[in-house]
Amino acid sequence: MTDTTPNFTSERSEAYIALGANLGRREETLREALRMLNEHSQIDVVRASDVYETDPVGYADQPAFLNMAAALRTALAPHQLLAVMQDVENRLGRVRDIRYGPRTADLDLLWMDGLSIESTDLTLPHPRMHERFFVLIPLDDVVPQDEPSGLRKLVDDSLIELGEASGIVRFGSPLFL
Ligand SMILES: Nc1ncnc2c1ncn2[C@@H]1O[C@H](COP(=O)(O)OP(=O)(O)OP(=O)(O)O)[C@@H](O)[C@H]1O
Ligand SMILES: Nc1nc2c(c(=O)[nH]1)N=C(CO)CN2
Repeated sequence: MTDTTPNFTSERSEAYIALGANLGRREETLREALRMLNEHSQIDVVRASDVYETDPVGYADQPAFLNMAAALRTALAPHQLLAVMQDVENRLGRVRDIRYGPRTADLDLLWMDGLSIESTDLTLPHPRMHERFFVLIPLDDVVPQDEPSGLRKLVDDSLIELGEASGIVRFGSPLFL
């Protein structure tokens, strides 16, 4: 498959993803998702955040989530990476029904080398990442101070903008690496 994104180069990229689970064996699901991604010949999971337990946002009548973030190195183009992530969600039993509702596994692509993409099935940077503690706090664990494409500044500025964190507690150590 060739990627038609105009600003994408085929060198290895650093991609940042968010993972969430609020049904079934939540920790096991997150660990399995990272394992499946890392098993792909063109994806390396290079850093994983702590795991956080978070109150549901958007649709309140559902169990608490476990959320985490990870940094990947990949030679895949953005749409290819998204397709792999959706395949992982499906293999872990994700059924798409209620928007913002319960899910076995939810993988969002947040950021890829600062690329800006707006297509029908992929928006980068992820349009809601800057307003979500359940994304920003795990992401803060895995974005280096010298991250070159602007993500460090986005995380820092968004966390300052949002103020005191609520609805999120540290649940455990990284599940991977
Ligand atoms: N950056 C992105 N990461 C993941 N999916 C994306 C992204 N941009 C657009 N999408 C599209 O969003 C669609 C819906 O995704 P999903 O069901 O995971 O949304 P959601 O988790 O309910 O809400 P949210 O996107 O706010 O987290 C997917 O089919 C995918 O094509
Ligand atoms: N706490 C929390 N709330 C959510 C989450 C999530 O991962 N964590 N995902 C959602 C759909 O993207 C909607 N609400």
